[in-house]
Amino acid sequence: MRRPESVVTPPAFILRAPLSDDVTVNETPADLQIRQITKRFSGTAGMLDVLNGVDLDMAPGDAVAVTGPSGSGKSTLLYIVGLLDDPTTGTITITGEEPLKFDTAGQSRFRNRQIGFVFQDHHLLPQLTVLENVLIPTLPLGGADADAETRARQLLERVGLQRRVDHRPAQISGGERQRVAVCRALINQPKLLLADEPTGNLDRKTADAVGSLLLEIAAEQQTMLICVTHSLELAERFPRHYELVDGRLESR
Ligand SMILES: Nc1ncnc2c1ncn2[C@@H]1O[C@H](COP(=O)(O)OP(=O)(O)OP(=O)(O)O)[C@@H](O)[C@H]1O
Repeated sequence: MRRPESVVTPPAFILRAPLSDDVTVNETPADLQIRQITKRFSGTAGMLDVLNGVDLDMAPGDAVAVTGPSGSGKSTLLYIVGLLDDPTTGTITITGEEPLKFDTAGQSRFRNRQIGFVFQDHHLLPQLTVLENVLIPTLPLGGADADAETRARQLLERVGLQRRVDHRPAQISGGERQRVAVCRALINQPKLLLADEPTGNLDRKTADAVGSLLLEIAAEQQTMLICVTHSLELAERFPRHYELVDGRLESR
């Protein structure tokens, strides 16, 4: 589904977050409670109820895959959980806070600190190096300081890209670009990592590798991972797999 560029492109929404020197280290135990989320779109053809009461609980380190037919509402759910779209009704509690009650600036700050995104299209900025791309989400938190750069280099080493830090996105492969996108999503040590078709553009072997990387890093960092995918193969590798059926999550 197409979203307005200003909404879907990570650097744009990341940079919307107000500058702040109040850089918090994420020390609160992470958890997520989604309660009775509904989403109704209205259009020329009338009302469309896409989500009809989604419930989900996650603890630190949990990894959940969500599958479902095209148009079943997977991206809609992910965007709502990522505070990029509002639900029609329902509540979301992340690390004890209810960000849907925050104003736009508060939501941006919360999103930037607590939520990482990986998209099907990596959304790396072509004019920046790999290292600079990974550092983009740190800018609204006061800039890419030495600690952030060290963390970025460690993450890039973790995904096997230590020799690619000075390359531009066009100079690396599709799988490598997606690994950079994973590092960028993790640079602020988010409690929640949201992945929308993260392997959709990759060949099978590369998709396997990126899927493994997401699962391993989420487990290592105790990040909650929600991954929307059409790939049953990927979904079945997740400890928990749900299908969106009639706007609700059913366990698979
Ligand atoms: N802004 C909108 N206005 C009206 N309808 C919308 C809007 N956004 C999404 N929809 C509709 O909501 C339904 C769910 O869309 P969504 O993109 O969440 O599905 P999906 O499961 O992610 O699909 P796909 O697998 O094809 O990406 C679709 O029928 C879509 O047309």
